Amino acid sequence: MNATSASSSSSFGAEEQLSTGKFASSLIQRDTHPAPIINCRMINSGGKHIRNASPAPDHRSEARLRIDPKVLVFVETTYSGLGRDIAELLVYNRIKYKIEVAGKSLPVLTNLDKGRYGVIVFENLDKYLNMDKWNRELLDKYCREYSVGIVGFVSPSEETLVGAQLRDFPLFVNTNLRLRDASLNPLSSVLRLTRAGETAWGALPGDDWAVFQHNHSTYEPVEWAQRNTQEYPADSVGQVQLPLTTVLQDRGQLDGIQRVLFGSSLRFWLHRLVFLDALSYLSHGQLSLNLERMILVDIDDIFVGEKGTRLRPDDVRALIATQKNIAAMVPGFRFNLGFSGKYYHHGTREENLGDDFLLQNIQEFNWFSHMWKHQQPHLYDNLTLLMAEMHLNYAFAVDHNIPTDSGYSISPHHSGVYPAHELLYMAWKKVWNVKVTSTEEYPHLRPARLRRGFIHRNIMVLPRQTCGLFTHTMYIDRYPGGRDKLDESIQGGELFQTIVYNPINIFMTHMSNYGSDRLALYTFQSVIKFLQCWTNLKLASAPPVQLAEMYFRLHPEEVDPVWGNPCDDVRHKKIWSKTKNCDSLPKFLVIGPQKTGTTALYTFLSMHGSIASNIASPETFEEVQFFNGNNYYRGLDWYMDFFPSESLPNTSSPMPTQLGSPRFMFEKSATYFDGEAVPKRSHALLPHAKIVTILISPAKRAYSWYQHQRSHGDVIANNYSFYQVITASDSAPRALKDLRNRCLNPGKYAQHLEHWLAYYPAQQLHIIDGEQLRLNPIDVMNELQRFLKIQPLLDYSNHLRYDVKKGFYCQAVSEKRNKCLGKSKGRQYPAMDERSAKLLQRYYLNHNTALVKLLKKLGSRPIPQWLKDDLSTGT
Ligand SMILES: Nc1ncnc2c1ncn2[C@@H]1O[C@H](COP(=O)(O)OS(=O)(=O)O)[C@@H](OP(=O)(O)O)[C@H]1O
Repeated sequence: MNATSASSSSSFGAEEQLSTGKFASSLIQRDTHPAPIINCRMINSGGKHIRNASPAPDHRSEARLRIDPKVLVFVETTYSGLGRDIAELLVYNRIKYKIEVAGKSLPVLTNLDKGRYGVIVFENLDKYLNMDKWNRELLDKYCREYSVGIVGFVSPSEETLVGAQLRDFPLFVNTNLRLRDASLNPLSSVLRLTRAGETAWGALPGDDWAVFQHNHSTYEPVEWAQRNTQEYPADSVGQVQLPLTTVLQDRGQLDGIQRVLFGSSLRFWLHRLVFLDALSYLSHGQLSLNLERMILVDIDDIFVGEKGTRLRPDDVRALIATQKNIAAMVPGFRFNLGFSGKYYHHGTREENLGDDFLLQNIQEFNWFSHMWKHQQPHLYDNLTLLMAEMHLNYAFAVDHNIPTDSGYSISPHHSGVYPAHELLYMAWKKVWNVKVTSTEEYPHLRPARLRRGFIHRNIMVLPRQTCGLFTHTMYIDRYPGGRDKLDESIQGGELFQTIVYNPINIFMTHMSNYGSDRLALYTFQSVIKFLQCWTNLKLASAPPVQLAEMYFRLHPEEVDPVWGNPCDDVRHKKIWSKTKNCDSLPKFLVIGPQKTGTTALYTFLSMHGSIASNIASPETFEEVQFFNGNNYYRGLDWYMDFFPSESLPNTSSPMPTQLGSPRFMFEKSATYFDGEAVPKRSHALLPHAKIVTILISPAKRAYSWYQHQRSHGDVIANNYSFYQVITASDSAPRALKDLRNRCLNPGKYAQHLEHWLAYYPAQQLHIIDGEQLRLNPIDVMNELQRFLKIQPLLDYSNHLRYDVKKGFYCQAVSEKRNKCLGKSKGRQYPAMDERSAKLLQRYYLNHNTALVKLLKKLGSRPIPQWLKDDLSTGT
């Protein structure tokens, strides 16, 4: 659909036409085509934008609200159709939501005295109208008491309704209509982000629209449209010449509940905006999006490009003129030029003049470094060489007076940014003092709505947006899908929505998009005008460092990166060093908790010729402790260095090891079990890994940790009795509270296991009974090998032997000699005092009961004897 198809002529002066894309100005001269640049009614012939003097309405309410700003969405059955569109829109705008299948019983609506949802959305309005009496009353009561509004979409159905009344409401619908020319009610108080005053000319998508008729003052139209065909049943409606209401507001005068009803889905671009406004309005401003939008347009590959594809002086002039036009609408706007100096003067004679003309106008633009020869940094495994290449571009910049202090850089093909190639980050800092970069690859190229930012080694990585123009899109005739496709993206489609949903937009374009048909000039000028026509967004621009600081102020939750598995994404693999591969990543993790026998398990596993653990860390001994704590910020390369891809001979293995044979890598870090961020992080990197945990009586575990701390000379453990530690109050000194927590918290097994199970399927989780590991490690190891599907099986009965002196099983190194774990494992200490034992039995009662439930739910796992004992004495 073409929103400007009704405009027959451009209202821009000749000067403005010149500054637009070449194809655009040539089309303006031809009468057969519509004006290519968006032509708002609000724009007068001087190109100035006449805007309403009044600011966009503020939906915030004075009323004391008791709601969580979260949306409850009722979908038909699954995540398909409109339900999926709604979910996508909410994700895009980082709005919290919960999806429920309509027809099932209502979720819990309140928590203590607080409403859990700020807006209720029905994918199918019928489901709301026909809800069973009990649920409907409950929901309506909730909406009234907590001042929560409802959004409903009339769902298409085969039956065509004509003047059918909506159950219990003085409201009538006609369905299955074809409509055209949508416009908005300027008086509607729902509209905030969306701006009334324009008409979306042409046919509206779909032939299943519903329109509303009403005869009560509670109702106010938000959007209207016109009928589109002669077949419209004029008699039955009677008012066919009048605009038909396609989105309707119910102000709640009848039953105290505010609603916004849509006569069609979100397929129509304008409805996506109105839907966001409805959420804002109905949540009393709690779900309001900020109206500020920052736009930066990067032009990569300056000086790069074959002869015939590069900029000529005229193109540079157009670039400067358009920049001026855009800056009038987007304060602070300047194109951001990324250069590769090596290719300066590599064009035709005229194109070389274009290069010179760019450099004569250096001060017109912002500049940032690309790579000297447009190389991909991930191909470099040597920091010195990589820096040398960067220095060449730096020297070029200095020689030609190009500013070098933007603090921003872009890597060709986003190579090395994500997955992070540490050498790139190091070289960037050293040569260019880079503070910001951007990529479209984190976490993946698509879907674009999930692109996020992160900070690594103090370099802020922002999400980068695509605008539909690629290196080779130079001519409108060859635009994939044709010109209509590009216009669709601009006029309410993907590009337009990208800006609507992203407060900070960095767009990627290439030099080639500014030569030939100058498609980028056309695209950006058009979309910015379209935004001005249809939204109240306040557009502005700023240099990258400022944008990045703004971004992480807005999204502090994104500061921490989440390292994904590069092998799960073909594009990531292409921009990942050839020297790295996922085969050397661990196949299973022993996650602890501490003091349950993890060292014994680690040692027994290491005896297996096909199993290898990470190389030892000088800081944390055998444990890498990557997924918790600060090591995670050292990045994936740091982690992978612990798992060299060439297998090393396993010296502790009694089995013959073939050099170079594939090894089953694992990592044991006993603090992973209860680390808050660990399941999410490890799942992002190792989604297929198996997870092995060991459980012993949590009381025994707590006491063992206390003893561990005592023998490590911990002052608190030595100055306070175990009982004093576990009963320390929240007002106790911090160190005492920390010890108390380390003793008690890991033992809340069910809670931690549930957390792991939120990320990993139960089939990937193996729970070892720690008492069995101590008393009968041979069976435990055999079972574990089967779970891990390790070949060949090692018969541990030949390699483990009970050592009377140690009182534990040890490795049988010869007929007479055993190799046991050191003194720190299997310590001698007095038994736990009775008072503490009783207290801990009570303390863990609920946790242990939950554990029994969980183990039963997981099935096929016998309830350990210690758990039964703990429960029987704890009651
Ligand atoms: N075969 C064998 N040899 C020695 N010790 C064994 C063995 N099997 C289980 N255990 C029990 O392991 C307890 C130490 O657990 P961890 O290795 O997980 O401790 S740590 O978190 O790594 O510090 C340790 O706890 P303490 O007895 O309190 O020292 C042992 O009870």
